[in-house]
Amino acid sequence: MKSIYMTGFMGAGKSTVSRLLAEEMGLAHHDTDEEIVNAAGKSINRIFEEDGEIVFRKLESEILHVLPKENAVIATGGGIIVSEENRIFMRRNGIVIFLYASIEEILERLKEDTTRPLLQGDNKEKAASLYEMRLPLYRETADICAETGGKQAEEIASDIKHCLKGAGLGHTC
Ligand SMILES: Nc1ncnc2c1ncn2[C@@H]1O[C@H](COP(=O)(O)OP(=O)(O)O)[C@@H](O)[C@H]1O
Ligand SMILES: O=C(O)C1=C[C@@H](OP(=O)(O)O)[C@@H](O)[C@H](O)C1
Ligand SMILES: [Mg+2]
Repeated sequence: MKSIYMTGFMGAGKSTVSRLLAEEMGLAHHDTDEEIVNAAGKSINRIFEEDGEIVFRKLESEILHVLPKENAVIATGGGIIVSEENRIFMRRNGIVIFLYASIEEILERLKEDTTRPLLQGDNKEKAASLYEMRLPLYRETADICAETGGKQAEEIASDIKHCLKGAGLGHTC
């Protein structure tokens, strides 16, 4: 089958749910952030600090293009959809699943997190404006939208699997 690209804002649960979904469906699992860290030999924080976001985005797009287009569940980073080329690539080559969580839920999940350079500094307005800017892009790129609020990652993975099996594409949220 075509690969599954999991999209959504930071903290939506892409890395967690994609791993569970891959296990449940017997597919390979990849995470663009992990691949970037391995390729660069340093953390995402350090890439942003030492090389800048533009270099990070270039690595992210390159990695997206070389990951398997079949039989894999791929967790993307929350900013991958900012590039139109990446949006077109994912729509053309795979099934795109948007994991939705409200901004309140995201800020709660990530309040102790120090690994996401774009959310450091307790600036809730900045996070909310990035979220609002990206939301239409997640929606327009998605084949399936999965609501994550009030659900455990296992339940979300299982809902997605059933949705895919029933070919119930086209949910909105
Ligand atoms: N459905 C969920 N409900 C509550 N917390 C979650 C859920 N899914 C993931 N988390 C938690 O939110 C944080 C971010 O999850 P992660 O999978 O890294 O998200 P992403 O890859 O989308 O940034 C982690 O601490 C994770 O344990
Ligand atoms: O939204 C973004 O721009 C980013 C999201 C992060 O991944 P997660 O969405 O897995 O947190 C990571 O790629 C980087 O910190 C930038
Ligand atoms: Mg992630």
